[in-house]
Amino acid sequence: MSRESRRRLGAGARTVLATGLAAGAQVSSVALLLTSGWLVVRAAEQPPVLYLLVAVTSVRMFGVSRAVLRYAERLVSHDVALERAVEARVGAYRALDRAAPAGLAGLRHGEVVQRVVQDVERTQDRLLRVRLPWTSAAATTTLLVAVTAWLLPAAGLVLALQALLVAVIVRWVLPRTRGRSSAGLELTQEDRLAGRVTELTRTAPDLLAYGSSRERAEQAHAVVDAMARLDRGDTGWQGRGTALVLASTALSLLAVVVLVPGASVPASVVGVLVLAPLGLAEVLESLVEAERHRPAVEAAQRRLDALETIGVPVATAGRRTASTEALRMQDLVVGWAGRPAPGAACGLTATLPRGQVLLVTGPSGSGKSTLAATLLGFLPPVSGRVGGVDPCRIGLLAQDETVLDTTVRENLRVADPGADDEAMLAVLDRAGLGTFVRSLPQGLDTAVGESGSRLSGGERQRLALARLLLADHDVLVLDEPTEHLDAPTAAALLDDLARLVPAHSLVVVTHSPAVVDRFAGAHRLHLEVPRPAGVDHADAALASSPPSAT
Ligand SMILES: Nc1ncnc2c1ncn2[C@@H]1O[C@H](COP(=O)(O)OP(=O)(O)OP(=O)(O)O)[C@@H](O)[C@H]1O
Repeated sequence: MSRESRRRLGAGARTVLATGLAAGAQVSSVALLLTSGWLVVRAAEQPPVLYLLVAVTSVRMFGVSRAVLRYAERLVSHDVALERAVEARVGAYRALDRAAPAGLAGLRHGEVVQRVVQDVERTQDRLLRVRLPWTSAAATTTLLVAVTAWLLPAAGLVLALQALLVAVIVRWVLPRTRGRSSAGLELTQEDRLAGRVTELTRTAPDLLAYGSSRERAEQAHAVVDAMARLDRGDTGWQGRGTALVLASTALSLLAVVVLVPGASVPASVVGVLVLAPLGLAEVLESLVEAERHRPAVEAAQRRLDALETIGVPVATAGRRTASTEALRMQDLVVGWAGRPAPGAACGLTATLPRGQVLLVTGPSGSGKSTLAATLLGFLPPVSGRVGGVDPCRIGLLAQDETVLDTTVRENLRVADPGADDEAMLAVLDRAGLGTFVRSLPQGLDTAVGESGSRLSGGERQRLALARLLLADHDVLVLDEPTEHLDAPTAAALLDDLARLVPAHSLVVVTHSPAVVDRFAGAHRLHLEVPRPAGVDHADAALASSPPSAT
């Protein structure tokens, strides 16, 4: 369907059109069966051929229209369903984007992937596999019952009762027998499997090295087995639904056969009346199939809706008062889920003047990264205040920056989609990577591999720094920027970082003595963790000369 015709016809109108086409295709199918029945019986009576011409033409017409209408319905309904899936996927991305990173702490990677891929795909089925079968079945059944009642009112009544009974049982009674073997559990198992597979892929080298890959793979197999059991349960449920349709059809057929002798209807009409329950069976089968999909579709929709309700971590991330101070912390307590990090429980007070450096030190686990997340607006403060530039003017260079599996250029474009080559090479120069990238045969178009695997640790970190510089932030939070780098590479990177001042204000989070030495003249904030007497700690040297947090 062209974009123009889509625009002219809204989604609502296209849904109505798809419903009409689906009903038309189903009616054609049933009409083909009945007309053929009439034709066969009437032809056996050997009337003049002219009497049969209308029926012969109708059979041809219904045969062709069934296929044409089905094809048209597929085009229109899939067009609407795919359009809705795009909206749902964008909605899911937006919800995840709003909540990330702190709001997603409760979701595992695999679960997030499931939401965006699997759940969104399932929502397409709501129209295609649940609503359309029900609406077209309602239209076809009404027509079939009306025609049968016109030929023999009692037979029409029998078909109406059969349709009503099956619809009620399939929709409201049988689902109760599915119990817990249904969609909620199925989706949970899918989440689990996605989580296990993600974990296996990420940790495969370590698992192989420690010889525990088999045990982990067996855990994934156990989830697959659980899913197979659920599948078998669903197949059993569908079997009961089909059995119900077949049994009710047999009873209807019997009732019609009993009713026909008492009514004075021609033999050709008897053929139609006997075939009517079989036509209805085909329609009712589609309802069983629709109900098989309904729980998964509804559960997926609920999970997508739930994404909308994930709390935005910092609802008031909004404006902070700009002044000569890039950042100001006043009795700031940071932590996760309202629980203060050990080094920040007593409240942090510090100021970072514009164009200067604040060095944040403290032992492992004291809360340095938590403080960084709070300054960036990812986490709300437990108490106290943060002032200074808006969180959106603060950028982060983490210990293990994410480098995307694409080219150098595309990695940089994440920060500024409109940046030209000149701007990119300029930030690469500032990050100390310009000469290296220029020396590559494909320059900016060089692929960096999955997670930057074709780059060294130092090059990866510099690429991430270049990306950060391209985003043009006022304040840069550098969280252990030289972690995982050898001493010469770390020293070179530190020199480049020091040159970012005074154009940028820096918050350098570290427990590395080399970094502390490099920024010796900086403002200092130490996250002190009270420790039991006699416990020695690697950070004691830092703690012994408490810095001045102004
Ligand atoms: N996503 C999270 N959810 C809940 N608690 C967390 C989370 N991340 C960290 N914490 C907890 O917050 C506390 C502070 O951790 P944080 O990572 O900020 O310490 P750190 O000083 O940066 O340590 P390191 O130097 O080892 O990186 C720890 O007790 C940690 O368990």
